[in-house]
Amino acid sequence: MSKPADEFSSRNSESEAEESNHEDAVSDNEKPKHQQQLVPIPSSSLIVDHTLPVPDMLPSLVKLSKELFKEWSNLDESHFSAERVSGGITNLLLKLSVKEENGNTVDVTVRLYGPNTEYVINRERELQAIQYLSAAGFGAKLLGVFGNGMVQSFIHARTLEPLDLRNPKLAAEIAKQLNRFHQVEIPGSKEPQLWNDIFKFYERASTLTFDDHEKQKKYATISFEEVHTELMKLKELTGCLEAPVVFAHNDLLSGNLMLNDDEEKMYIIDFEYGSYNYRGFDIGNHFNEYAGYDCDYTLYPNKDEQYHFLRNYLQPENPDTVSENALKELYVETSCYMLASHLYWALWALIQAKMSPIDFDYLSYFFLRYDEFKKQKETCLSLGESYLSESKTK
Ligand SMILES: Nc1ncnc2c1ncn2[C@@H]1O[C@H](COP(=O)(O)OP(=O)(O)OP(=O)(O)O)[C@@H](O)[C@H]1O
Repeated sequence: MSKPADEFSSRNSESEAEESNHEDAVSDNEKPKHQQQLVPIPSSSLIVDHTLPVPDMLPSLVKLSKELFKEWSNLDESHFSAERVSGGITNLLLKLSVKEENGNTVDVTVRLYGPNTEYVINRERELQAIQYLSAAGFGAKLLGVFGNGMVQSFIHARTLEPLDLRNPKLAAEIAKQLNRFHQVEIPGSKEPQLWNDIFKFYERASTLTFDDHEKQKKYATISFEEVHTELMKLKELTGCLEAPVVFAHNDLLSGNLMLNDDEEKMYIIDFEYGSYNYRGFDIGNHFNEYAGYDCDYTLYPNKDEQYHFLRNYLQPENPDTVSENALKELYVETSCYMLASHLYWALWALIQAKMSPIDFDYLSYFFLRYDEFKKQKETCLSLGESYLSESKTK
């Protein structure tokens, strides 16, 4: 994979930096897709050592900021301060505050990629998408890229909690935003990535060994033959649904939604897993996230809650006019792809169990997701099968 710094040309003028504020990006969204302008992103090959305590990172952060943003190049270190932003488990996210000469303080985030995350995240894909999504007004504005991370605008908003997802007003707004998100066009291949990604995960996840005896024992109880059979069966059934393919977020959990209550503005953030994919996958995956951090799947939205979301997704302006057929079609798609979401994150967790330095019980997470898949599969697969046979007879 080429380094992020190789991907972009340099940009270092003050006027260009001004162009990159969030308001401009939002208004750009009103323009037809082909007229959306991408602003060149400044880049640096600097690497910031993520193992240092935050105060010891400051000198490199200052050097980086001065290299990326010419307007800060004359400020001394006393103008900069950094703190850790809580929440991220994949990357180290910092808030960098810069007191400019005019007395204004500008906040940005500095994201340092977690070690070994390249096994599950395609950074090239992410960087390409982020520019287009950011130009379409989604997420934080991308301000600069460097050897092992990126600088983005700081969003002043609260991060949603799992229980917020089922609040009808917020659910309608998320659905509406997701509809808009799915309309963004990212250049390049439009091939859905779900099965490529899942089988890539499967190849890696099924050939691991753990030094820790207890982990190895637990891992050895997994039948990868069984997992493979399940994957093939689900791939075949979902293939028959001919679900629309869109640019999907693929990880729409509450932590990736921020809300500015005063402005009533919702932000979808963190496009690390974004790719062209089946719309039903993105929605089914989002519904799985109602279960929250404890994976309490009794919290999965009931049919009424799902229909409320789906109506608002299909017709954000006139949710009550959505036809029963369109609703049923998306409901079936979502229910089947929700199963794929369990398999995707189950296999992802096995790779994390081996590769991630983060102290989290990823092996148990595999079982949580795989067990829930097994619990739901009969109901969802027969829903898909009967829908397909009904459609054939019509
Ligand atoms: N641009 C931003 N401005 C302000 N806060 C942010 C911004 N980006 C992320 N955050 C906060 O940091 C949290 C983690 O961010 P993000 O999901 O992007 O990191 P991550 O390392 O990919 O985390 P995870 O692996 O948990 O998804 C978010 O839930 C949000 O609270």
